[in-house]
Amino acid sequence: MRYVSTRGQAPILSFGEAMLTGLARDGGLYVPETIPTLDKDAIAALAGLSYEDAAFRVMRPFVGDAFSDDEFRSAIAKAYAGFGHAARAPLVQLAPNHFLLELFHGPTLAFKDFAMQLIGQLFQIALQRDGRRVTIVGATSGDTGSAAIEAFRGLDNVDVFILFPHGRVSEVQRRQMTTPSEGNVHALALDGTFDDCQSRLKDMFNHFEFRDAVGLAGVNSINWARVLAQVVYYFTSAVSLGAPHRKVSFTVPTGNFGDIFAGYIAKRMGLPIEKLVIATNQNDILHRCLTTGRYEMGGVKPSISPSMDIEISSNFERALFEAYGRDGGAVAQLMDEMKAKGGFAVSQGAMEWLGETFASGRVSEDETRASIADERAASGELLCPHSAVGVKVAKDHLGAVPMVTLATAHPAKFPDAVEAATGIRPGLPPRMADLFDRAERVTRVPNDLAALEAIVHERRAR
Ligand SMILES: Cc1ncc(COP(=O)(O)O)c(C=O)c1O
Ligand SMILES: N[C@@H](CCOP(=O)(O)O)C(=O)O
Repeated sequence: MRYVSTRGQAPILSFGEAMLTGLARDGGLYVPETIPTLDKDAIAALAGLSYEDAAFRVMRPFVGDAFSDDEFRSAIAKAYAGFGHAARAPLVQLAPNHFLLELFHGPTLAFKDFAMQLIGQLFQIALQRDGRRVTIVGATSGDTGSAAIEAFRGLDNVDVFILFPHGRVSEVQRRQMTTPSEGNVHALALDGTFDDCQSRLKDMFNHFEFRDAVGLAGVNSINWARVLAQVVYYFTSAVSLGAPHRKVSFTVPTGNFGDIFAGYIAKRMGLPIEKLVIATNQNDILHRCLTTGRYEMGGVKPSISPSMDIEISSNFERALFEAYGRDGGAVAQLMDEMKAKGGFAVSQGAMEWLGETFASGRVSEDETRASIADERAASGELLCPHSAVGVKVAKDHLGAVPMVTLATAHPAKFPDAVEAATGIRPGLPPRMADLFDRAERVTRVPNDLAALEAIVHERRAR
């Protein structure tokens, strides 16, 4: 199994190399050269399996010889052992044709744990085998950072630096990142937006001298392994609703486009997905692009679903690569235009391609609050604001096939927004009950590449 860059100019890598490399050296993102498929019998055979067994069968074809079957099985088993629900990703019925996929039963209460717990295990195997150490730098709007810290805290061959936008994450998210006491964890509050954090991270990857000197690795969804691990729950949920004999649609609260791109991969693998619906908050660049054909930045506005306050939606590049017939040169040109002018026009052919697979909707702040309150009244389910964005858009797209909305975070990560909408303040699970009593450790940092690189150089262990 080989991986190629969306910009067509970087070395072709194996799964193991792509996982440890992160961003391709031409600035693009790695994708599989060919996408493996599962036939109807193989998909039907997933029914009744444990989440772990299904995960092995769905992901194995992408991994090649990077890990033995035993290593990969054991990594999967360890990754999900700490989840707080036996099903790992349980499906709850909201209405006759509408289901909620609860992805918040992992250690940090967001869907990021599905991939991060697994790549934590895979990194350990790969690094120990090669006798290597790496410096992970991650950008987060709140959830990726806490999941990464949880997965890598205390490991002696990894330093983990997390950049988050100062004042733009929830208090629970911030404390999840700033209270771990392990010396290899470094929480950095950046003066800027999530897009600034992600741009500086990509700048570090594109600065080869720095990248090679610190052994830079990435665990954002620029890392293919992150996307791959998220493909699994599309299969498990669709199969439990009757796939491959019945079609299913998904609505996905979307920011960096990693989660919904995993759904696209599931579709390409043979899962009968009718539509993948992109649900955005007021930062609606993806919805505007899908409806107007222009990807146009307009400035991020803070919202009550802060993890989706994103305008430079990193994985949309992977979708564009497919939409432009895997033409890396065309993608590179669009990304250059984006950098120079803050936007680009999508060609008619690419728009048609996108429209065949994706639909989209946008939810205002008031509608998000109403969605939390309405769903509580209708089904009793208490939604986090991101999941509420998804549920609202899903309701506008209900049709003949079952609709699954991804519930991407636990409501207790955003207690203020949930309480304002419902009067109910969701509580953290007992294992996190002392989160507000723990001491915080965080460094305020400027939105400046040289300053950030200096901090990483100075603090990482050698
Ligand atoms: C709670 C939550 N929901 C939705 C999203 C959007 O997911 P993606 O960036 O994969 O589109 C994020 C962050 O990315 C998130 O943290
Ligand atoms: N919402 C995310 C943003 C980063 O997403 P990633 O999937 O690319 O790591 C977050 O919570 O940090």
